[in-house]
Amino acid sequence: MPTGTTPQGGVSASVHVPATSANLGPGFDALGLALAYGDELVASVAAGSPAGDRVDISGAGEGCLPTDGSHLAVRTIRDAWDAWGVDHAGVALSLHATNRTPHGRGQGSSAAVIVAALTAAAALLPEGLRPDRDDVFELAARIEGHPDNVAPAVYGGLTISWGGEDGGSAPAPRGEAAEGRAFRTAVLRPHEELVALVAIPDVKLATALARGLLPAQLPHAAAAANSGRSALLIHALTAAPELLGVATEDRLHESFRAPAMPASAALIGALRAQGFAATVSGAGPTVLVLARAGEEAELAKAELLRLSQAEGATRIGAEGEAVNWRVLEPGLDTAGATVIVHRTVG
Ligand SMILES: Nc1ncnc2c1ncn2[C@@H]1O[C@H](COP(=O)(O)OP(=O)(O)OP(=O)(O)O)[C@@H](O)[C@H]1O
Ligand SMILES: N[C@@H](CCO)C(=O)O
Repeated sequence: MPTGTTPQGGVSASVHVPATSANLGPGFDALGLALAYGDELVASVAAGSPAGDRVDISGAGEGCLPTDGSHLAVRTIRDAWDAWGVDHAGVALSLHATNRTPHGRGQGSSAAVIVAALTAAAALLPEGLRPDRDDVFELAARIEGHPDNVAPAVYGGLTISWGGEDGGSAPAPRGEAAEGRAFRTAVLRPHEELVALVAIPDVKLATALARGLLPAQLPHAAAAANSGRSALLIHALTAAPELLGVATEDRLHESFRAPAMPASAALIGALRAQGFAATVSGAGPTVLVLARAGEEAELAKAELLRLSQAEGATRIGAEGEAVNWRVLEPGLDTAGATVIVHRTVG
C-alpha cells in the first residue's frame, strides 16, 4: 500500500455476507457450507476521528451490542487498515448493520461480521489498491482463529480449509508460492439436490465455551473412523447424497459438547434414529439436517418440526430452561461475500 493511502470519502460500501454452517459432522474446523441468508453491512467514512465512529444496528444484537468504536466491525475495519498500512486517523466510520444470522447459535455470526468488516475495509480504499478476497479470507481466518466458517462466508459454496502445523504457513498447492498464508481453502459446488434445514433454539452457546469441552487427545481408532467419514462426506455432499447419514457421523466433538446442549443432542439423536443426516451446526446449539431434495427433505422437515415442538427432552436446555425452536430451509449460497461501492450524493 503506498504511504499515505487513506479510506475514500464520498462512497459507501454495501456488503452482504452469508450465514454458514461449519463441521457438517466429522469435518471439524475444516468443512463449511454457505447458507442463502445472512447479514448486510453498509460502511462509509467522513472527515473526523475514531471518537466519531457510530454503528446503527437492526436485527440480532440490536439494543445489546455496542454502537461506538468498540463494536467488533469497527475494531476489525481499523485493525485491517493498520495491517494494510492505511492512514485512517483522520476519518470517522459510519456503519449500518442488518443482522439476520443469530448470534452464538452455530451459524457463523462472528465469522460473518469479521468478513463483512474486512470486505468493507477493502472496498473503502481507492480502486486498484483494494486487498482481494484471498486477503480477506486470510486475515478473517487469523482473527477468527479457525477458517471453517470464514471460508464459505467469503467464497460461498462448500469449502474445505486447512492451515499449517502449529500455526505455521498452510502447505500451498504444487507450483504455487507458499506466500506465508496461514490458511487456505478449496471451494466445491454442493450436489444440486442437497437441501439444508436448520432448527435454531432460542438459547445461545458461546463457541469459546464449546471449544473448552473438547478433549486434548482421542483414541487412534476414533481419529481413524473420523477421517474416513469426513472423506466420505465430501463424496456425499458433491456426488452421492444417499450417503449423507453415514458420512455425517462424528467422533471428534459432538459427544463431548452434548452436555452443554442437551436439547440439541436429543433432537439429533431422534432424527438420526430415523436415518436422517442430523448434526450440530458449528459449535451449536443449532441443529443442521442435510437431505436430498424431494421426499427425503419433506420427511426430514416434517420430523424436525414435529420433534422440535414435542414435549420432553428437546424442550430442556443446558440450564434447565425451556427451549423454543425456529425451523428454516435457507437454501444454499454459492456467491459468498459480495460488495457494491456506491458514490454518495449530497
Ligand atoms: N453482527 C455482529 N456484530 C457484532 N458482534 C457480533 C456479530 N455477530 C457476532 N458477534 C459477536 O460474536 C459472538 C458470537 O460468536 P460465537 O463464535 O460465540 O458464535 P457464532 O459465530 O454465532 O457461532 P459458530 O462460531 O459456532 O458458528 C456474539 O455474542 C457477539 O459478541
Ligand atoms: N469448528 C468450529 C466451528 C464454530 O466456530 C467449532 O466447532 O468449534
